[in-house]
Amino acid sequence: MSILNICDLSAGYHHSSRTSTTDVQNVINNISFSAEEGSIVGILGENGCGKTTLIKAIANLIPHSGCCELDNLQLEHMPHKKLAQLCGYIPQKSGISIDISLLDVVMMGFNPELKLLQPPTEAMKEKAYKVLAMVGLDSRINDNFQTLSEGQKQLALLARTFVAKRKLLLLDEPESALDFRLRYQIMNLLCSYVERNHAVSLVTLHDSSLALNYCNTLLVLSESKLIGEVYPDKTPIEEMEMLLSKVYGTISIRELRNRQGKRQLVMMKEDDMH
Ligand SMILES: Nc1ncnc2c1ncn2[C@@H]1O[C@H](COP(=O)(O)OP(=O)(O)OP(=O)(O)O)[C@@H](O)[C@H]1O
Repeated sequence: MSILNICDLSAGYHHSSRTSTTDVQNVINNISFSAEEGSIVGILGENGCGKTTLIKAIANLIPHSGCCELDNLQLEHMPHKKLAQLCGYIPQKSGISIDISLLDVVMMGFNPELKLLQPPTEAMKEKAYKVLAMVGLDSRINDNFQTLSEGQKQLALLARTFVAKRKLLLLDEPESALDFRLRYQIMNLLCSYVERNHAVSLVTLHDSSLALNYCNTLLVLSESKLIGEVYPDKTPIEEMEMLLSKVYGTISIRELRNRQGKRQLVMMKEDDMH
């Protein structure tokens, strides 16, 4: 069942004045797609093609036209708190510059559920401990967030997103600072999150292995437009190669099996034809 419907979405940034929407310069144009409950949708594309902009527009953070519908609710007209209860968002950079404990960062994930000054419940704290253990940071729980490495900060933000039940997770390069093992670990956590919560995740990725082996759908963006969709389980390899070569130059994709016999798609760079 389709839970997320994006229709004719164009979005951009204020050009010169911050007071009107008439001078918005669009950097993504007429993007439409839908996503099923329990699925992970990857967004691929060259640097600057508009992946972050697409995520920010759906999160209602920047001016846009078109419609974003989640579970039959229009996200555009939703009060901020209600939107935060439905959508979790991890930006590329944490934006947290104050001294705050790791536990408190993760507890922020419950803010949309709490009234002003209402303290979190014991059950919420227990959930935070559990999720921090899942990302391997339970021994750092009282440490200052600022003293964590970039990868550990990224894990903390993921933990903040995973503590609460959101129908839509918008993740902007959540793997960029993570090592090889952790990249796979967080994608596995994401898969079980969307399945368990009947949610959907939209995730921008530069790691082709994660994209091809974990995402149900890949949106391929180029020069501000959606140029095609790939379904790694269904789309013929030649079709995937043709589409992704438009973004990355000539690439090839091989289908291999790991030692457990699990299918893995591997993308390789080929010499570009001139
Ligand atoms: N705050 C902003 N104000 C004006 N233009 C912006 C702003 N943020 C991004 N842009 C422009 O929008 C275009 C798309 O940027 P965006 O960050 O969405 O790309 P991206 O695909 O996420 O890139 P990357 O892979 O490098 O993260 C770029 O040309 C960029 O210069």
